[in-house]
Amino acid sequence: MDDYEEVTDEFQNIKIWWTSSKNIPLQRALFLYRGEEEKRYYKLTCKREHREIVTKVYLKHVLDEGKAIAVRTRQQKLYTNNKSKNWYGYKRTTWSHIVFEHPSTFDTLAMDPKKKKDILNDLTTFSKSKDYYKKVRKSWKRGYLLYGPPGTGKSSMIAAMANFLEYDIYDLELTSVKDNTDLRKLLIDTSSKSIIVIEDIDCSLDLTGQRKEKKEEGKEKEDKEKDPIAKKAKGEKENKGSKVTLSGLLNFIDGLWSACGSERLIVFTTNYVEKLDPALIRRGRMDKHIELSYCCYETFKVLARNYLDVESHELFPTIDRLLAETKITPADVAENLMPKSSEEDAGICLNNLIESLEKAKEDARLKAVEEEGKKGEENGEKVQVKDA
Ligand SMILES: Nc1ncnc2c1ncn2[C@@H]1O[C@H](COP(=O)(O)OP(=O)(O)OP(=O)(O)O)[C@@H](O)[C@H]1O
Repeated sequence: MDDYEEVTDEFQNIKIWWTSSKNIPLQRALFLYRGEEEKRYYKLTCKREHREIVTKVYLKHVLDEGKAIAVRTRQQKLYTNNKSKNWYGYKRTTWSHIVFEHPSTFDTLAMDPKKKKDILNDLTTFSKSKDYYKKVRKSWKRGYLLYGPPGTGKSSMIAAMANFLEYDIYDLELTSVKDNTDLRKLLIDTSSKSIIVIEDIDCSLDLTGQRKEKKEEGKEKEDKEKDPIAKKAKGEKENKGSKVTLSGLLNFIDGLWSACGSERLIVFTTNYVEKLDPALIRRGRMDKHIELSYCCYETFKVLARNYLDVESHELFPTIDRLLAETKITPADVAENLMPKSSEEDAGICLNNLIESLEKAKEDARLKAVEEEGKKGEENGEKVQVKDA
């Protein structure tokens, strides 16, 4: 209803009138200041003799219908956290959201069918295990670690998970969170039936080895300074002034506060699983570790079906052989399979893929030769130094 609108309803032959209105605080009226105190309300009018039935039966009916409509028309949401410093003022929201409409599903996700089935079973079991979690006295949540090279489908899998379970997604950008206290506030403001995602956890903050850092000395520390990932994480941490620590994040995942709310998945993604602190990803925190990897023949067949509507083709055996000989990401395969004009049919697209695979194979061969050469040179130098 719009402000000050009037609507008439009928219930069991009784007429009821609704009017919507609002209270504008005096301060706002005077200074045109958008305070948050504005309160909307609805006024209900009926005949005195109907008062009993309206308060006892009709209002309950309205609330039940409202809930049913909310369930029927529920839209999934994609939330992102606002910067901590913007939580004040009249808006005061920790999360902003848009409607989540990602097309990825487990049908379109290209991966080993056995692995896919296993994940689907895991998700289904989780979503139906309210009583089980209660029985074993654990909070109803589950952690997933998705790891693998860029373009192997980690984000696509998160979207497929959300679509499968009809959960909302909270995409948590750690570098925008001031400190551990604000991290906790964000957690409290998430709802049930949701997936909390921290993408590229290795780059989010310097969470990759704070425990080890104390022990680190001399050469090891120097190596870390040269490491582009550690350097990037350090740079981002310094630039953005976030004071979130590894222990703060561990508490976020399974400290006391994490038990508020229920039916939540926590998903981390990373391209460099080996860089993460083992405490962050141990079972119990990240219960399921899923590797998304380069394209194999099974993965390719799903992509060919999605992008070209073909289940088999005379070029498939060549592609099968080349996929076994070289590494290519599903994102690159998808790009090759996508027709670039109306003239490009399945044969042309598959040939494009074959060309890319052959090029990738040749590039890998040249790189290996180059590296072999470098190694040889280094050994040679060492020998010379020794000789000198
Ligand atoms: N396994 C896959 N199945 C289907 N499509 C895929 C898969 N992997 C990649 N793609 C395609 O490639 C694009 C990029 O994939 P996605 O963003 O999911 O990869 P990612 O692993 O999250 O990459 P990054 O680590 O760079 O974030 C997607 O939009 C999708 O079209």
